[in-house]
Amino acid sequence: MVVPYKHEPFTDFTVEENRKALQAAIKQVEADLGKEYPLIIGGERIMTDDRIEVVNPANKKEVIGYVSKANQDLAEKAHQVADETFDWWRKTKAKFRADILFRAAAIVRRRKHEFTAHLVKEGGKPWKEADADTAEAIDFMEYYGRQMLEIDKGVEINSRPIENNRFHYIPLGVGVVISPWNFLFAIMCGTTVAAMVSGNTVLLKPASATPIIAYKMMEVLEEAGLPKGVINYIPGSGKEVGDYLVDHPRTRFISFTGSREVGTRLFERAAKVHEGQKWLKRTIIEMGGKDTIVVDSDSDLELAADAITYSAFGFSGQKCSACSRVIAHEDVYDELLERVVQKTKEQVNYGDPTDNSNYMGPVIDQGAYDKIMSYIGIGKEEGRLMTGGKGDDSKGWFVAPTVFADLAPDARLMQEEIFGPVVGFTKAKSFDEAIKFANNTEYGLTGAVISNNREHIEKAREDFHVGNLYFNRGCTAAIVGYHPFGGFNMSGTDSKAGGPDYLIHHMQGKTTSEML
Ligand SMILES: NC(=O)c1ccc[n+]([C@@H]2O[C@H](COP(=O)([O-])OP(=O)(O)OC[C@H]3O[C@@H](n4cnc5c(N)ncnc54)[C@H](O)[C@@H]3O)[C@@H](O)[C@H]2O)c1
Ligand SMILES: N[C@@H](CCC=O)C(=O)O
Repeated sequence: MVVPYKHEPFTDFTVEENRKALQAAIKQVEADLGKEYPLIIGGERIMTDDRIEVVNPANKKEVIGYVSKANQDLAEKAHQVADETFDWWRKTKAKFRADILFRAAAIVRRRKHEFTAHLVKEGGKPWKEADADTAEAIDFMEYYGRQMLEIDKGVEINSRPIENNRFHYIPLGVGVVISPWNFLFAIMCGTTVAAMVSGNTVLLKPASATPIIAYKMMEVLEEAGLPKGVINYIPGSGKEVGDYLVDHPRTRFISFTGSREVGTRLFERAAKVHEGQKWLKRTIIEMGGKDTIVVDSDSDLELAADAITYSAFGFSGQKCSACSRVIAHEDVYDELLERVVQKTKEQVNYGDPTDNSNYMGPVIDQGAYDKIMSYIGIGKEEGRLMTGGKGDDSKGWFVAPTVFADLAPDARLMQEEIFGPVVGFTKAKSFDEAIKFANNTEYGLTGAVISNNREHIEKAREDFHVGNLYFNRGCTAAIVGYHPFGGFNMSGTDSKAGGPDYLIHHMQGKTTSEML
C-alpha cells in the first residue's frame, strides 16, 4: 500500500537554513556550468557535433551547457528503439512502473535544492517559482504513480450468467512528448512520466531553450530503475525532429504543450494518415491562454490587487495561466487600478533571479523579449501606460512589469497571448458585461472572479467558459491532484494534467467477453 497522495510542500525561504541551502546549491550549479550533454537512445549516450548552446536568460554570456542535437536519422533510430521496447514494456505490471516513479520522486525530493538551483539558472526562475516547479515535478510522479495503480484495478461492467465480461485499459504505443520551456521541469516531467507509467514508450523532445533539466530527469529515472529504451531523450529542432516524429507512421500519440501556433500545426499534421500507418493518432495538445481576472463591484479590492499582481507578474507573466487581462466593474475600476499600479511599483522589482530579493527575473530569450516589447508598443497606442513599458536586453532579457489601463475589450492587447509581464485593464458596466468580455477571446484556459456576491459567483461558475476557474484568488498556481489543469477552445484539448482522467488519454479501453 502506498501512502495517500499529498502535494509537496513549498520551501520557506524566510528560514535561514533553507536560504543557505539554496545559495550553496546555486554555487554548485555555477561550478558545473558549460558541461556537455548527450542524447539518450535505448540507454546509449550519443554525442553529436551539432549542439544546442543553452544560456542563462539573466546573463546571456553564461553558458549553462551544450546539448547534443538529434537529426532525423537519430530520431528514426530512437523511434525504432521505442517501438521494439514497447513490445515487452506494455506487458509490465502497473506496480513495477509506478514504483519507478515513487523512487524517482524520492530521489528528487532528497536533492530538491539542486534541481531548484538549476531551474533558477536554466529557466531564469526566481527562487519561489523554481521551488514550485520542482515541487510540481515531484507531485506529478507521486500522483500519476497512484493513478496508474487505481486504473489497474479495472472498471466494473456487467456480466451475464453465461458470459464473463471484463473491461480494462491498455497502453497505446510509441508516444512523442514535446514540452515547453516555461515549466521546464514540471510539465516536461509530468507529460513524460504520464505516458511512461501508462505503459507506453516515449520519445522526449524538450524545448530547445531548456533541455538540460530533462537530461537530469533521465538520470533520476534511470537511477530509480527505468529500463533502457522506455524513454528516449532526443532534443532537437522542433521543425526538423518534431515534424519527423509527428508524421512518423509508427507514432501512436502526440503529447504536446506549447503555443497555439505550433499546437494547431501539429494537430493538422497528426491528422494526416501516412503510408503504412495502422491507426488514427491520438493527440493531447495543451496550448496558450489569455487569462482574465474579473473584479466585481462588491469585492475585497486588496485581495483583488494582490491576486492580479501575483498572477500577472509571477515568473514574469510567462505562464499559460498568467493574468494578462483585468475586467473590473466601473464602480471599483479606478481604485483597483491605483492599488495594482502601486503594488507593482513597490513590490515587483526585477533582476538576476539568483538574488532572492528580486520578485521577477528575465524573460526566456531574445525572441520572447522582442515579442513582448512589440506588444508594449501596441499597448501604448491602444491604452494608457500606467507603469513599466520598458526593457533592457544588454546583459539578460529583462522587461519591466507593465500595466495598461482603459483598453477596449477587443484591443489586441486584450486578445493575443503576450507571454510576458504585461497586464491590461478594461472597464465593465455590470457583472454580466464583465463575464461577456471575459469570454470574448478564442482561448479558455484559466480565469478568476473576485466577488462577495454569491449569485455572481454562481453565474460565473456556469457562464465563465474556462477550464480552470478560481474564486477570490489569482488565476495561476494549480496544484497537481487538487486543481486538474487544462483549457477550453484554443487553449487545448482540456486533458486535465494532474487530474484523475489524465492517464486515460494515453490508453485505450479493451473489452473481453468469454462464453461460459
Ligand atoms: N496549456 C498548458 O498547459 C500550457 C502550459 C505551459 C505552456 N503553455 C503554452 O506554451 C507556450 C510557451 O511555450 P513555448 O514557447 O515553448 O511554446 P512553443 O510552441 O514555441 O514550443 C513548444 C515545444 O514545441 C516544439 N516545437 C516548435 N516547433 C515545432 C514543430 N514544428 N514541430 C514539433 N515541435 C515543435 C518546441 O521546440 C518546444 O519543445 C505559451 O503559449 C504557453 O501558454 C501551455
Ligand atoms: N499549471 C500552471 C500553469 C502552466 C502553464 O504555464 C498554473 O496553474 O499556473
